[in-house]
Amino acid sequence: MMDPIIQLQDLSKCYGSKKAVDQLSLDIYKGEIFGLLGPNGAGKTTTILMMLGLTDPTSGSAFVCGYNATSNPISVKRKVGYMPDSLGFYDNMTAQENLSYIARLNGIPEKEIGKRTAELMEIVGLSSVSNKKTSTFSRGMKQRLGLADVLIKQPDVIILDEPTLGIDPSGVKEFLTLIKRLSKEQELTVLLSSHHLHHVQQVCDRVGIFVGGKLLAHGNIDALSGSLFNSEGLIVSIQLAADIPQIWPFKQELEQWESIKQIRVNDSTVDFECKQDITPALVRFFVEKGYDILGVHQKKYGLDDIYEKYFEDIN
Ligand SMILES: Nc1ncnc2c1ncn2[C@@H]1O[C@H](COP(=O)(O)OP(=O)(O)OP(=O)(O)O)[C@@H](O)[C@H]1O
Repeated sequence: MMDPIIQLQDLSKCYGSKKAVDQLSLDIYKGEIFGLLGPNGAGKTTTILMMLGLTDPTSGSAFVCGYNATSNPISVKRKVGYMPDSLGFYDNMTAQENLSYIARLNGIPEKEIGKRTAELMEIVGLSSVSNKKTSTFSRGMKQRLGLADVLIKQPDVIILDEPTLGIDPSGVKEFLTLIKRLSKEQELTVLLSSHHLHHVQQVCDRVGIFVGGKLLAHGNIDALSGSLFNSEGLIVSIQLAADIPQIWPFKQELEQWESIKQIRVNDSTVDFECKQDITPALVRFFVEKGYDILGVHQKKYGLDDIYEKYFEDIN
C-alpha cells in the first residue's frame, strides 16, 4: 500500500488537565475525501491545528505530505490549503481582486496571477460574477471563493472546516459535487469537518468519529455500519400478499442458507437478517414457491445510525 499523505501517531493535546485530543492515530491517503465528525468540543479543530503546525502537540506526531507539522510548519503550509468555518473577504473589492490579493500573499508571480485566478474562477463557477464586489455575494458564493483562495497555491491537501454551514440545499449539493470532482480530477486529498451527517455521507470515502478527544471509529460507511451493527447486518424485508401461517414449512429451509442469520415472520412480512445482500435470491425463492410479493425493502445503516449508536454507547 502507498504511504499515507497524512500520518498522525499517538497525537495528544492537553490544555491543563483537559485532554482535547487523546492518543490519536490515523492515516489518510492521497486522493481520499475524509470526514471528521463529532460534536462540539470533540477535538476536531485542535487536531486540524496540530496538522497545520499552528499548535504543538503535547505528545505524538503529525506528518503531512512527508513533513513533521511541528518542526516544519512552513513546508506543511505550502502544501496544505485550509478553509476555516468563518471566511473573511475585503467587501469593497471584487471577487477577482480578493483572489489576486491571496495569490500575491502566496508568492505567485505577478505575470501568472491573471491566468491562474481566471482558471480558478471557472473551476469554482464564479467566472460570471468575478467582477462583482464580494459584499454582494451569498454565503454559498463566498464559500466557493474561499475554495478558490485555498486552491490558488495548488495544494496537495485541503482542509475544510464546516464548509457547508449556512448554505442552502442546492448550494450544498453544488459545493459537494465540486469537491468530489476536484478530488478525483486532481487527486486532491480533502479533509472536511462537519456536523451535517448526510452531507458527509454524500461525499466522503471514509469518516472518523471523534468524541471527547478520542477517535472512536474510522472507516468507510459500510465497514463502520458492518462492525457497529454486527449483530444485525443488512435487513431485507419482504412483504407478501397473504399472511404466513404460524408454522411455516419454508422457514426451516431458509434457515439453512449460509447468508441468512435470522428470520422474523410478522403476519405477511418476513424480515431477513443477512450477512450480505441476497435480495434477488430471496425474491426468486418466494416467486418459485408461488407467493405474490407486494414489496421488497432493504434497511441499510447510514451515518446517522452509526453516529447515534456511538452516542448512545457513551452517554
Ligand atoms: N486554547 C484552548 N484552551 C483551552 N481549552 C481549549 C482550547 N482550545 C480547545 N480547548 C478545549 O479542547 C476541547 C476540544 O476543542 P476543539 O475546538 O478541538 O473541538 P471541536 O471538535 O473542534 O469542536 P467545535 O466543533 O465546537 O469546534 C474542548 O473541550 C475545548 O474547550
